[in-house]
Amino acid sequence: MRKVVLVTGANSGIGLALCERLLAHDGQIQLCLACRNMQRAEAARLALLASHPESQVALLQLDVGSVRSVFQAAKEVKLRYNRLDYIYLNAGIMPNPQLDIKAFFKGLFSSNVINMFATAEGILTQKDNINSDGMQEVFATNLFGHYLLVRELEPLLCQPDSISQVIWTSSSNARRSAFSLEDIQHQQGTEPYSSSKYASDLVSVALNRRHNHQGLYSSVICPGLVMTNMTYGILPSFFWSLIMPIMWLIRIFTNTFTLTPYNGAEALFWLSLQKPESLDPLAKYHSLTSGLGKNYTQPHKVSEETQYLISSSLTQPQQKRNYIKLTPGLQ
Ligand SMILES: NC(=O)C1=CN([C@@H]2O[C@H](COP(=O)(O)OP(=O)(O)OC[C@H]3O[C@@H](n4cnc5c(N)ncnc54)[C@H](OP(=O)(O)O)[C@@H]3O)[C@@H](O)[C@H]2O)C=CC1
Ligand SMILES: CC(C)CCC[C@@H](C)[C@H]1CC[C@H]2C3=CC[C@H]4[C@H](C)C(=O)CC[C@]4(C)[C@H]3CC[C@]12C
Repeated sequence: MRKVVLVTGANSGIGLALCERLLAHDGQIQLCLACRNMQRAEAARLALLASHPESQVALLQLDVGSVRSVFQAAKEVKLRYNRLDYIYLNAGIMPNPQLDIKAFFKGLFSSNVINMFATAEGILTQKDNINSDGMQEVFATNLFGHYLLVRELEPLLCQPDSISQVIWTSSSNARRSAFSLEDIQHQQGTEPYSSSKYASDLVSVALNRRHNHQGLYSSVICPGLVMTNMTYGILPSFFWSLIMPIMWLIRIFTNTFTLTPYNGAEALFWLSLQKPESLDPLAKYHSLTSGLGKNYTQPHKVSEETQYLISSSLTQPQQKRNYIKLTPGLQ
């Protein structure tokens, strides 16, 4: 049977590289590129068909940052397919990133330098926007739209006698300290990206608790530092090209500088080959690239503090209400 795979944010960067890798491995899959811009989506489809002319690549209009668009797209998916084997929740944004140069140089000469390069802890903030649904844009795009999509597609993902995988592109920038259950949209802070990725890690665990018995398994990955439109928004592309030799050097020490979208997609691709029952629901799977350019995937257990938060809070009714109290239109 042809597996059905849906990828959000599939028209560029890590999402597009993942599609390329999935088709190279199995040309029989039914691939659905879920993108907000249909011109960019069509360009991606043509590029994929150029290297895999026999493959089945469909397009789906989806703006994950819009509640209406998510409902419409989910309706369309339910009309087109009667099963969904993999759903990659990969679309993501980091608007108006600000690099704290002073903190960066301070970190460079501290014992925390490797961690700083791997996670950007303490050196990166963003300025968020309000979207047309009246929600914080980063939360709505990186987390909430994807969560709604999974909820809407439950009938396809939880088919009797079949297994499905939900795979989130999270980040090692996800940090407990950036996230608050009292402010899940991160209206108050300056690290909405970190907060949204941490929230996706939590939601993934919650999805496993709720749906494993129905054959739905959720995992999170970190692609490492990858040169894409997102990172070109932090520093211009010519600057990244200029410092590329330094980046290769740093890769010897961290392995998290995967740098190319192909390498960054490693953990996403690797997960598609695993038996989901054998995966650790409390792990984040990292794409890593060694100094010699070898790709591999490594699980990192979530922190004890996170495990505590999951077991003490996520299942309590008060927190459940917080998820519903998002926006007046959704109550
Ligand atoms: N690059 C990196 O170093 C890292 C990236 N990540 C994560 O990887 C994922 C992919 O990002 P990456 O490939 O780097 O960057 P890109 O900017 O290349 O890709 C992001 C993709 O998401 C899409 N997207 C953004 N907003 C929406 C929306 N509202 N609805 C639908 N699609 C949308 C973009 O579409 P469009 O072309 O229309 O903008 C694009 O296809 C993100 O979740 C990011 O957080 C995680 C860790 C590190
Ligand atoms: C000499 C150079 C290496 C200087 C570059 C400094 C910074 C611009 C970058 C250093 C660490 C980078 C990041 C780390 C983690 C990424 C994370 C996993 C993610 O999800 C998005 C991108 C990162 C935050 C990335 C961004 C650039 C750095 C801060």
